[in-house]
Amino acid sequence: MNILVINCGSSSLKFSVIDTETGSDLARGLFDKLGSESPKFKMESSLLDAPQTGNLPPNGEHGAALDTLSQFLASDAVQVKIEAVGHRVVHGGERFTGACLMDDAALEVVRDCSSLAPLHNPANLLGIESSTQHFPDLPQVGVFDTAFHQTIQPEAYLYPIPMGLYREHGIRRYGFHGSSHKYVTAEAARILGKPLSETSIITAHLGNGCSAAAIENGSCVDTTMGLTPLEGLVMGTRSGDIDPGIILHLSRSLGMSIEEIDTTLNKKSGLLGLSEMSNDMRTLRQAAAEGNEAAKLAVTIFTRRLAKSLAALRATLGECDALIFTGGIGENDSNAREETLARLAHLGIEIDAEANQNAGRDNQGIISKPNSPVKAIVIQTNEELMIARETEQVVGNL
Ligand SMILES: Nc1ncnc2c1ncn2[C@@H]1O[C@H](COP(=O)(O)OP(=O)(O)O)[C@@H](O)[C@H]1O
Ligand SMILES: CC(=O)OP(=O)(O)O
Ligand SMILES: [Mg+2]
Repeated sequence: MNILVINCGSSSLKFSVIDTETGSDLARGLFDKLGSESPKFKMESSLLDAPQTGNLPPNGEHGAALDTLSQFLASDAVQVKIEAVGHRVVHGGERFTGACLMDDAALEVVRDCSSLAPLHNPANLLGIESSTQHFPDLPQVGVFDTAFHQTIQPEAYLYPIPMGLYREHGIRRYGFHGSSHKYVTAEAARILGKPLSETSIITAHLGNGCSAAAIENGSCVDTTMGLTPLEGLVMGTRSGDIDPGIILHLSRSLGMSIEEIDTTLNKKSGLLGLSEMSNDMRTLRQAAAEGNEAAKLAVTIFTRRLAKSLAALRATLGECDALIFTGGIGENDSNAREETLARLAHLGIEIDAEANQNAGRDNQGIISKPNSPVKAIVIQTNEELMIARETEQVVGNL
């Protein structure tokens, strides 16, 4: 089946056209800087020699991006019939344990969850609404970041705060990046040569947003993100774990508004806040190599906190077969992997320094020594393929 996968971010739209039979990408692209003076796009397909690039009209948003995308899909560049659209939806609350058709009731739930994922859900909704207008005859399916984490038990998802806040307001830990954690878990089982139901691992998804998860016998038992994608690891612009007292202090003593605190913790913190330079790991590595102390410290805090969280997740598992690195940083930054693993020898992971450096070539492979009791593996994530497969399943059951 040919599925169009759409991942709408607050100012971007990523898409792929995937043939689920072969798992291959027939086309893919990115619309960037949506809503700005000069939104840009780049679209490629297996039938084109070079990518198509260009600008949308000034202030063009997701609707304008979908105009351009639907023309592209109807052109000679893509000669397949799209049969369904799969959307990444970040927050699905407790309602969704799997993918589903985005009917009015499902859209209502996603709208209700918007305040819990303010960087993501409103954009996801825009994408679904525009896509429904552009492709009214195609099934629109939502695949939730939270769904894979719905196997997490109360002992892991409850916060130690008054129970009424969970009962009456659903305040609990949900977890995100589920499509990525799920995809690399299945790949890890394949690489380890074990049935999924006997595979226990820790997965570290390190992209712009970062989260790690503990997987026991193929099911997620714990993760670092919480009610919102702000909890847990240090990220590009998000703080991850901080003393909640800081929020009270910022409000009471520094007089910051809730909006200012939100922007500070979601958009001005993490690697960007610490380095006062960039949220991009590549830029920080370059600066650190040139002797920039703030960049060095930002990266050290990133890997030190990462190792601490991975060790904590290990405590939630009985057996552990492997630690998986994925996402832009996990796949490409061999130094981040080495610095993190240097702190985790006590978990039984012995890094193979050469294999770790070489994994950069194709971003895949085992990077621990052959006799290492617990393996470390780099796996390229493919959230789009996971979304396409789940969309196909939903459409097959209609
Ligand atoms: N070769 C590299 N070395 C270090 N970091 C890298 C490299 N390539 C990409 N990254 C980092 O990966 C992060 C983006 O991850 P990615 O998974 O692409 O993001 P997103 O969450 O937006 O999908 C950025 O911090 C980027 O600097
Ligand atoms: C949930 C989340 O953090 O997603 P992203 O990494 O795409 O920002
Ligand atoms: Mg990502």
